[in-house]
Amino acid sequence: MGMDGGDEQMQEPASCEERIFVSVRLRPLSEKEIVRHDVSDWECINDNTIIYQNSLSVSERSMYPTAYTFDRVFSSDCQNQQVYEAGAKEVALSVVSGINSSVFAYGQTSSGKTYTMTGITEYAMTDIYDYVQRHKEREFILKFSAMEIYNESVRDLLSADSTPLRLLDDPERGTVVEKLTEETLRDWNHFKELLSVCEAQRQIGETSLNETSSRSHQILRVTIESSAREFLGNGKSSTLAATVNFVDLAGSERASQTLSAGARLKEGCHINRSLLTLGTVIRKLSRGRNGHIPFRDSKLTPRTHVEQSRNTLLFASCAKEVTTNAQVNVVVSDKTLVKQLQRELARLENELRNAQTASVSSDFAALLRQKDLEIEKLKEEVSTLIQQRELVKSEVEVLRQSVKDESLGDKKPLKIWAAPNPQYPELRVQNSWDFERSSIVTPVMDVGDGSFTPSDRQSCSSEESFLQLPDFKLNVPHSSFSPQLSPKIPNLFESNMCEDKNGELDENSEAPCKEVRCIDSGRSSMDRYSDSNVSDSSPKKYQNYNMSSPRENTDISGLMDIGNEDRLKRESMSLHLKNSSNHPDIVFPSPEKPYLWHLKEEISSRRSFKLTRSISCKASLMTDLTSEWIERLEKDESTPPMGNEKDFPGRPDSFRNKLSALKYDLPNEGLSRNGSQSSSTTATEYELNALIEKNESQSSSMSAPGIEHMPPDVPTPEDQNNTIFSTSMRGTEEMSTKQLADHAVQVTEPILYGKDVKDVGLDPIPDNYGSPSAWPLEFKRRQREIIELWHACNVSLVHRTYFFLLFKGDPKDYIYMEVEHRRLSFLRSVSSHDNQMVENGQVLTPASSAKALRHERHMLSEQMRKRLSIQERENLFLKWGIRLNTKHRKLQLAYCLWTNCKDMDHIAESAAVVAKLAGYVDPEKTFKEMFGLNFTSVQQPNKSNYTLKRIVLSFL
Ligand SMILES: Nc1ncnc2c1ncn2[C@@H]1O[C@H](COP(=O)(O)OP(=O)(O)OP(=O)(O)O)[C@@H](O)[C@H]1O
Repeated sequence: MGMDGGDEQMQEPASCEERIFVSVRLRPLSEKEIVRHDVSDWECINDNTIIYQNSLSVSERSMYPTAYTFDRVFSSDCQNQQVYEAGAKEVALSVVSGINSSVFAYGQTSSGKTYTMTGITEYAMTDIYDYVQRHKEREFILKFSAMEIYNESVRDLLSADSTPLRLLDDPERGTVVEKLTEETLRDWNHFKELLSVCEAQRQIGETSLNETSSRSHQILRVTIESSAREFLGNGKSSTLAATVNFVDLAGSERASQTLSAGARLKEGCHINRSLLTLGTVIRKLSRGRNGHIPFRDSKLTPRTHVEQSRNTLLFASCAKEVTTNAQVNVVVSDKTLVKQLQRELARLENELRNAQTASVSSDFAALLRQKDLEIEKLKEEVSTLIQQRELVKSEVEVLRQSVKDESLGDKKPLKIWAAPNPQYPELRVQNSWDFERSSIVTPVMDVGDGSFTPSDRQSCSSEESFLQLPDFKLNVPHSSFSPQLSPKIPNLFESNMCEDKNGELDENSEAPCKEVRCIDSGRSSMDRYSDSNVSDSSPKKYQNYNMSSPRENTDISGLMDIGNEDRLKRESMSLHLKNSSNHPDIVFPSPEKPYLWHLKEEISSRRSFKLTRSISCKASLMTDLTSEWIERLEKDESTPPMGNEKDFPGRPDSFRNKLSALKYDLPNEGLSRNGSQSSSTTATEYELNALIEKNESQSSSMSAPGIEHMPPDVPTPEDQNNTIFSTSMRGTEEMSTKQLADHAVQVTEPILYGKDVKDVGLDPIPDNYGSPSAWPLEFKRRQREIIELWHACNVSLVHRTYFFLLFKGDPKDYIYMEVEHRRLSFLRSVSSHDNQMVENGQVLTPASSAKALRHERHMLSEQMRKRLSIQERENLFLKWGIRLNTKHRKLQLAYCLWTNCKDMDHIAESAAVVAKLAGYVDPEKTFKEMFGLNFTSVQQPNKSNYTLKRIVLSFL
């Protein structure tokens, strides 16, 4: 149903919003099709829903809806009369009440458009004449016109000479036909007679008409004017005028699919252009603009034209979303119109005057007050910032001086720098010789008198004991290198390793990261002091223990205050100043503060320090793929254009480099018993696990990362090993750092089944899921758990997708599933304790990962424009229940993805969509490397087993 405004017509304000009434008709199988034993692909399951009967592949399922709902659907045995009564009558007859309307049929060739429209037009005209007959109180004038649009030119079907007509763009009336023949006819039969005479004449002169008719658009237009025969009470007569269009469109199939060439191709192009324009208009209208109300009814051809049928349904779905504003067209005289307009003008002027006097003055006053307040606030902030800056400046100065003095005395070069984060100015001081040493991690030793002291200088490097600040990233040239994925695990904690700009480890680098080591003091200890009101990025959970000059045991108060961020900043700065006068590079916690005592107890009793880098290891796996992908998107590089996935060269080289950088080189560097690096690492690993084990025994739900218990129902040799490991951990509380390190190596040995540690990389993973027949079930169970963990941990959707699509239940997938499960369990455990992780210098919290996930969803929604055609997008929206006339549809869709962990269909479909958006091409195991944590480099040829120890290390 649609509205046209004519010169003399005026639309009454009273109107109601309506949607286009859309019905779909299934054509019965033709005789040919019956002979071929074709079966219809579509079925009406009730009066409103049509479904695709054949099964769809997963990717098809994710892209296309299987059921479509319309105002009405008609099965193939339905008659024209029923279609008219239920699908067109009300609309067609609105013309007699002064409301414009259109009924049109859209569909591919031979779908039954002409068959249906002929029937509808007949029934409608009969009803219109009937109405005219029954309403003698009004006078009716009916005007008919019939035209054909073929190859973009218009013919008047009522004129015998078939003179082509031109379309004109009239600024006031829109597009009109220049020489539209209008016949005032006595009745419908008169009109049909005339029409058939004209047609017969044309056929004589133009034999191709029959051929072309199906490829042209044919429009029958009936304009009805009616006025009351008697004046109304107020002395005026009301005249209504409206038009109804019956439009039989040309076949909607694509030109390419008609296999046409030459003149036929040109014809096809024209038809397509018209239909494309129509489709565009409908699509635009479906997004919320008012306009014509096209009515559509089609039958769908079966099987061989599924795509066409889908397109028809998509078109119909778009049309369904168009809202119309049907109004009665009342024809009024110019005089009346002028008077009405004058009244309206006066009313509006009045409204404007009142509004101005009432609100303007008070609005401005309030606005001014608000702005004044804002200015005051800003001024205060500026002065606070200036003060802080001065404070830091003097701090730098004092520190520089005292450090200089000291370093000269010791003949050791010192480095001081201020982190460039204006939010949290912080100083870092480092004896350079400290980081030239390899180290063993024992950040703080309890000397038994209630105070903290660094352990023996020989065994404690400042690197390990220097906690990282949130602004760490600013000091480190960003690299895609992910430390936690490094095969050289010991190097993660080693002082003289640093990432260079290429993400490679550079032993001699002077980059600041070399001088900063980060230790997260462990969630148990931190939990006590955490303040839930503090933002996640607050540095509250980081304490600086600069132990590079262990000679001094300086008391600092306030450093551990974890109250609000500002206070912490101020106190932290003042502490530095306070200490800097004597020993600028020594910062120890003070026993005077009760929370420090707690911390000390935690540390001394359980050595529960964790290296934040270790923790970040858990996070990087999940973020790497996404960050890589998002990075790529943001740079807009290597993004294959839509539809050209096959040509997509794959991930950029940098990514491959990164993968290769992650290759394991385990036996030599990772597990050498003799190397201090390995000792320190293992000790760290040990401590980390000890802490986690405690935490998890508290929560009794999570598994520790690295070495952890297998599922309880799987009795394997690992159970034994893990038991040994756990027991050993508990028995080492009194150990020195050195012992600890050695012991850590010992406790890992049982895992190796008595082999040399160097062999660990080749150890097979036992078949943990029992008999091979148990694996499919176990796989499903694991998969579901992982999906839920992904959800709980806000894991990147791209990561989930790749993982989900790559690991489909092959027995070899066990190892990947196991690793992923452990990693996620750990992550969830950490985040459920409100701990923070650091990755690439960025603090990761549940809030930050949720934010990253939101960012990813936005990126995915952006990708929809690039990777999906409009049609594909709209199919998807329909499929995912997103109305085509709502805003931010792409974003809505992105926010639907991967949300229902319980519904595996939803998961599969989400994965298919994300895969398409992320340019996922080849599910081969190349990509498994991404999840394989560098297993492949040590994979034995033709061996499917991997080493447990490697998994353990990969976690750290
Ligand atoms: N519902 C129906 N019941 C019986 N026959 C039908 C039905 N619909 C279509 N047909 C028959 O199918 C054939 C094609 O129909 P029709 O010419 O209406 O298709 P069309 O969509 O108008 O094609 P074109 O785009 O080429 O004009 C005709 O022979 C018509 O009689």
